[in-house]
Amino acid sequence: MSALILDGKALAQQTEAALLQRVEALKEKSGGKTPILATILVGDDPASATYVKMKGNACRRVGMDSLAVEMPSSTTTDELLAKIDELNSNPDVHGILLQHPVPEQIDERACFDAIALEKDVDGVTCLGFGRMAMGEDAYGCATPQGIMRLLEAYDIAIEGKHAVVVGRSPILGKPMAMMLLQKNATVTICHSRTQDLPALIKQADIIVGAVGKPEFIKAEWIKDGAVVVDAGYHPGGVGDIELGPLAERAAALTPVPGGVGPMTINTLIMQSVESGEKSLA
Ligand SMILES: Nc1nc2c(c(=O)[nH]1)N[C@@H](CN(C=O)c1ccc(C(=O)N[C@@H](CCC(=O)O)C(=O)O)cc1)CN2
Repeated sequence: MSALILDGKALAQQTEAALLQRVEALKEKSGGKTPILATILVGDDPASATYVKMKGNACRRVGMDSLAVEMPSSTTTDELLAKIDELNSNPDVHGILLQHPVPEQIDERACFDAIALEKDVDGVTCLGFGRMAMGEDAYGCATPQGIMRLLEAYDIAIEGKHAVVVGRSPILGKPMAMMLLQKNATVTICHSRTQDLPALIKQADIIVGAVGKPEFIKAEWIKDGAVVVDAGYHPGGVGDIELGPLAERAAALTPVPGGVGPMTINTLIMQSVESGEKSLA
């Protein structure tokens, strides 16, 4: 068996073509106005700078504008909260992205939660998470929402399946588990204190690697015919899962690169367009 490749890069490119048309239509309706995503980068982490740049580029590809806010490594929580407040009050800004991680002196949770719900297009607030988990309207957290969109585009069955999520971070593992639960999967969340991880992973019909450690999840722990989703990206182009041997054994898998990563950015942009549509149309 050869695994179906869940091609996030291709899906993101297709979606961008449709988003470009939506932004054009919006401009016509609103007298030339375009959705604007404000991106906030605090500090000088090179990987974060690259991701923020990729997000700005994706905005331009769909005809949107971005407002790049850069703040020094010495920024305090109060300074960042003041900036978020300013962007919340700016009617020209439709979405706010605070790039994670922020420098350690900053209370990241307080800053995420300061983002107005209607501008939380990255889906990082507790309020948005709670609403999503209850099945209410909210923008989904970008990476897990991107994964759900990818699974849906490839008609991957979720209902009744046993999904094992390895990782419980606020912007990946936890919302991923809730989204799968919303689609009626039976969900197991594993983490650093989980006992006998290989045995739990062996039970997975759908396995999501969201642990942040290169190839931490071994191919031999995964059963034949599983759907394998790798949300990791590490230097050398590897993810959280040892994907190589699974190309012949999995039912489907997300490649690294070109799987989950492009869907993260695409989801942020799609939700920014939606937010623009809500306030400009
Ligand atoms: N506020 C947020 N911070 C962070 C998020 C997030 O969703 N919101 N996610 C990650 C990093 N990230 C986006 O910010 C991200 C990581 C990787 C990719 C990606 O497309 N990777 C490519 C390969 C890299 C490349 O081509 O250079 C791939 O997988 O194909 C996109 C977004 C942490 N912070």
